[in-house]
Amino acid sequence: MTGQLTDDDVWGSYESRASAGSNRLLNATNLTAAYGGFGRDVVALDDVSVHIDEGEILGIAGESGCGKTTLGSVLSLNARPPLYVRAGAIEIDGKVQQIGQGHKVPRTWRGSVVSLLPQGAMNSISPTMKVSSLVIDVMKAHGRVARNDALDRARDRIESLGLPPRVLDAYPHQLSGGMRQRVITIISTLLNPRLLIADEPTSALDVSSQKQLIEMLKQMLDAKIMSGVIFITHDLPVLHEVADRIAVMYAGRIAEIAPADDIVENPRHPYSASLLNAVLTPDPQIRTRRVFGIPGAPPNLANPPTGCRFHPRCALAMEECSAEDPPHVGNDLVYADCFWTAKNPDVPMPMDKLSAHTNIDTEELIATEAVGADAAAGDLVELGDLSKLAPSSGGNQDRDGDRE
Ligand SMILES: Nc1ncnc2c1ncn2[C@@H]1O[C@H](COP(=O)(O)OP(=O)(O)OP(=O)(O)O)[C@@H](O)[C@H]1O
Repeated sequence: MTGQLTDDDVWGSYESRASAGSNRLLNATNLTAAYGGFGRDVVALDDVSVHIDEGEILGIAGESGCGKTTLGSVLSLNARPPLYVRAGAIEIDGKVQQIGQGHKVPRTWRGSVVSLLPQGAMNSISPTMKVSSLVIDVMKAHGRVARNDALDRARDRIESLGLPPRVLDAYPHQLSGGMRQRVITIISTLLNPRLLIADEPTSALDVSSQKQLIEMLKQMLDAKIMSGVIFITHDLPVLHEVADRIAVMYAGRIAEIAPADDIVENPRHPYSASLLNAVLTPDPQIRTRRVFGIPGAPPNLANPPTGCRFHPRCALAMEECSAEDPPHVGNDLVYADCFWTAKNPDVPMPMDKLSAHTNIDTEELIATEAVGADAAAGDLVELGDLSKLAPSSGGNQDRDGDRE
């Protein structure tokens, strides 16, 4: 990305996959949730709002502990003690559900309106249970469904997505990891939920299985099996491949949301830019490039910093960043919460300054791992077009140069 950006380049140009005339699928507003019972509550979600249009895949990224899984649990109405939702509302198809304290959540929403594919789901299936028994259990949990109807529906769905129907007769250990994850994804959407929340669905998969799962999710969206997906992972290359927009979370809040390409090529929050700077890639053309860690560590959410929560680790922090909450710059679908961005709306993020801020240098690590990376490099680059995730330390112009 070269030259000056206009306001429209930065905030005004986003049209979702459904494009003009699209309908809003989800409005989740002012979600606040905390883990209690340990003395001081850990507020893992602090006044977070998320909006999705029909047909969209929204990726959720961020370091470990920033609140991604908590957001998934709250949005899917699966918050259980010690996690308590303090406030918030979820609106799907115009129906509003208050989910804060004192509000009862209708059981019918879980699974049929919003479905959660939890982290590690594919490894938590009972080894003595055939896939067909799991299908029957899941369908019965959501209403009185005849055994044969449940199996017919699962068989049709499996076939329509190009998987062999015999997987229904298999035990989990008879399926490869990739097949198991695709099967469990199909089962979690048998009720045609409006929104699927998939928490780290690709993390335990090899790259070709990741690609197959991503393609299947897109196929399911096109077939309107569900109308939107929230895809949670810390893996930015995978998110860049799968998501229409990416929300970058930090310390229980959303720092930035933008179209996936924009997050990668023109991040508007120093934290998003720092995350990109920290991506380690085995691409042979760029692995000699320095990779920069983010100095420090995410804060303890029982006692987060005042103002912008990223300010203690931010190379661009100004006086006001520690004193006040940052301004919301943008609109519902595309924004960054940042004082620097508000003051510099047309200026590309100074990647070199962010890189210089840290003394964590992984050059040696890359050199050591380069030999081992050789075998995997081709597949990985093909999957995620990782070169796009490889900002150099020399600013945006150099980043473009790296990709050539
Ligand atoms: N059961 C729990 N009890 C207390 N605190 C918790 C619990 N689960 C999570 N937390 C805290 O809530 C915060 C958010 O955690 P969460 O699991 O949502 O983050 P995450 O971004 O999904 O992390 P990861 O990528 O490691 O899964 C963290 O500070 C974490 O320590």
